[in-house]
Amino acid sequence: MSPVHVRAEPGDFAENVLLPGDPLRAKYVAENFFEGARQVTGERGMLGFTGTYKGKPVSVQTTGMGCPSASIVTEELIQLGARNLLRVGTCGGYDPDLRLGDLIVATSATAQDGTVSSITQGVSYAPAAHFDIVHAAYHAAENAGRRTSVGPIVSSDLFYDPTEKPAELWANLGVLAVEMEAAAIFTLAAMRGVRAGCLLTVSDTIGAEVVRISDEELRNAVDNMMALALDTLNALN
Ligand SMILES: O=P(O)(O)O[C@H]1O[C@H](CO)[C@@H](O)[C@H]1O
Ligand SMILES: O=c1cc[nH]c(=O)[nH]1
Repeated sequence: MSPVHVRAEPGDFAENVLLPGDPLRAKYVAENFFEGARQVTGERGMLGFTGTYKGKPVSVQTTGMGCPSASIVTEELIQLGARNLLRVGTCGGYDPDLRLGDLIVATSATAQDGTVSSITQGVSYAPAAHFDIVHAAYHAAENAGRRTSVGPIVSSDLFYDPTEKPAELWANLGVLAVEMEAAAIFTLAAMRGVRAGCLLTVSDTIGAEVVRISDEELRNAVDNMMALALDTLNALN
């Protein structure tokens, strides 16, 4: 039976799935990186596509913004047969060494959100990326010569964070950057026995002030990240 939100049937999705937040980025990836792409779902505008990349089946599915939306999509993709989930998104850089357009391979995602604490019923928990994906992503980035940082991120419920100096707090704790979905994806993947990871492009640097990347620079950096993400999935056993 088709799940409630990701309206599709078993077999419509490949085992390897890219997870951007943005539906138009999902469409862009399918149109520009996949061979033989077909749309497999579109409920609520949460577009999903399946095709092949260098001969291997692959899908891309929108998660929407925030852990509540990402958790629904993750659960339903796993019901539909997804086994390797790689989030591909943008983030705000907290680490002062990060530059706009840099790539991050997340190793863990602090759950500064309501979804993961609801799942764990308030028990402390450290959502982590699967080592196989971290390993494959790091090597894909290294081979491509891309400026890359590997380390912890934080998944927040907030894009507009009213906290005074959030960068100071998180950078002091060794956290590289903030985004909004990885903690829920990592947690559900671990619970369901599948692999998850996360690649991020730094779209904002957050320090004394917030600096945003230009649209063109972002497009180029995200294109490069998508190729690395697809090579990462193809390298998995
Ligand atoms: O670029 P995407 O994948 O949408 O990810 C980031 O961008 C959105 C906020 O602008 C949030 O979804 C955040 O996680
Ligand atoms: O979640 C996000 C994504 C991009 N930039 C941010 O500051 N936060």
